[in-house]
Amino acid sequence: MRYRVTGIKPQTEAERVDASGFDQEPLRSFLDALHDGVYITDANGITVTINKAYERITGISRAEVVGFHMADLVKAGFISKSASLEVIRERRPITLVQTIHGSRKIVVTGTPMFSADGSIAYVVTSVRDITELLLAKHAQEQLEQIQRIREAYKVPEIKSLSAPGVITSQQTEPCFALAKRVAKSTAKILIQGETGTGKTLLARYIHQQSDRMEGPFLELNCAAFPEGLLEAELFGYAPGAFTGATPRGKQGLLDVAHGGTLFLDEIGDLPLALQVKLLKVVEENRYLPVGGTAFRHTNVRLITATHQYLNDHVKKGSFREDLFYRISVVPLWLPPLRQRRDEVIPLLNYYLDHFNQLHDVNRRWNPEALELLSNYSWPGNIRELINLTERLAVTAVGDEITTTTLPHEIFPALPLSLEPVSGDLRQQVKRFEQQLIQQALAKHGTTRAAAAVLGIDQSTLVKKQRRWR
Ligand SMILES: Nc1ncnc2c1ncn2[C@@H]1O[C@H](COP(=O)(O)OP(=O)(O)OP(=O)(O)O)[C@@H](O)[C@H]1O
Repeated sequence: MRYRVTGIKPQTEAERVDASGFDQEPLRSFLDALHDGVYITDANGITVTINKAYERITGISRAEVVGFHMADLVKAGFISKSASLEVIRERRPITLVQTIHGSRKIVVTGTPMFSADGSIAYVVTSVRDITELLLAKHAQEQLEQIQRIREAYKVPEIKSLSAPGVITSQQTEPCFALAKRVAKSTAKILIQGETGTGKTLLARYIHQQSDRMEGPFLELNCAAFPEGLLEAELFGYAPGAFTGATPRGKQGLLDVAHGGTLFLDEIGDLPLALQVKLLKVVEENRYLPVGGTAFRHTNVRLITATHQYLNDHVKKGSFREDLFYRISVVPLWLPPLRQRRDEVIPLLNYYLDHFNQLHDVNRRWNPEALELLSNYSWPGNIRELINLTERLAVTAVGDEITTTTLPHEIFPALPLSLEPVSGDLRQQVKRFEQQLIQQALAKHGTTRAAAAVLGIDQSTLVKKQRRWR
């Protein structure tokens, strides 16, 4: 006998069969017909029987367990923990996830069967193998993640810098001029600037000015993904590199961007382990895909960007000094919008035209509103300006965007006073109503919220808005 039975005299399989009746027909056939595994012990935790599905799922045979105590089977390493013993201890159904043979995962639910006197007669445990299910789920999650990243790459092709929409000023012209001069070289460029200052736009401009303009321009935000996923996206992976990997492996962006430009945004967030791999790319134009054994060559122009002070990261040791110097051969700096005052009004006009077309409206800036906006600090830079312009274009009442339309959270000092109105009573009432609605919209953002505050139906408010156009 291979196991010592804990405090209970071991019984032979024949003895247990006689005592329980579980192995007599037709019960035996019923149990064997089940797809899920079944494991039955008596009240002491001694195995009474198992069915064929249990043998199939676990690879454990009847002869190895029937007549033996669960505690000894756990000790011998057949299973990681015993649901039956817990059921006996707790006198209630118990569900566990067990590991068998170190890798297969099974869900085990043990249920007590009580005798007429309330004592436990047997514990019946059902067993379901979830290994395949977990693998399928893992593979599905990986695929979904990769799909999401691919979607994120689908950035619209940029307008050329010669298009009237790209606004520059004395503060940014030198930066664009330098970018143009170095675009045709292979020198590595690091673009620095606050978020929303136009770093991505500048990187695209460099790509368009370079000999690679016919090749792809791909962008990856290093702050947006966990390390493992970032590595897989950047360097790709070899077939079967990890559970759930596609059988043919996957190309990394360093491959996909072949002949073009790879723009790595938020490079300061690149984990140290990946910095080492990137250094090899920068120095030797080669890299090892995840799980790969052979180096791959790459032909991409690397442009990096950050809104952080990388020098500080180098001092703290969170960014490699050698990589920093390699990627910042030509550093470019985009000043924040508050230091580019000359650009604010042209940007406001350009984007208002754009949203007028997009939303089929005909708004125009009132000079006072324009004045306030051009003196605003724009902490979110051009992106904030674009968002606010769109908001005002869609929420304004009437064609003119006035100071009363400007959001209170941005301009809290603005009095919510009403403008003086003139004309006959009907005209004055109409204009007064218009101003009240305009204020409510500016303050509450949506027609639904503004209508609720004014105590009118949303449809009534929208109808009034239409009449003013
Ligand atoms: N000079 C410009 N003229 C007109 N639009 C601009 C200009 N610069 C940037 N934009 C627009 O402003 C928005 C933000 O620019 P962009 O995405 O390039 O900023 P960013 O610095 O890369 O931001 P982040 O750091 O958040 O990635 C974009 O819609 C871009 O087209």
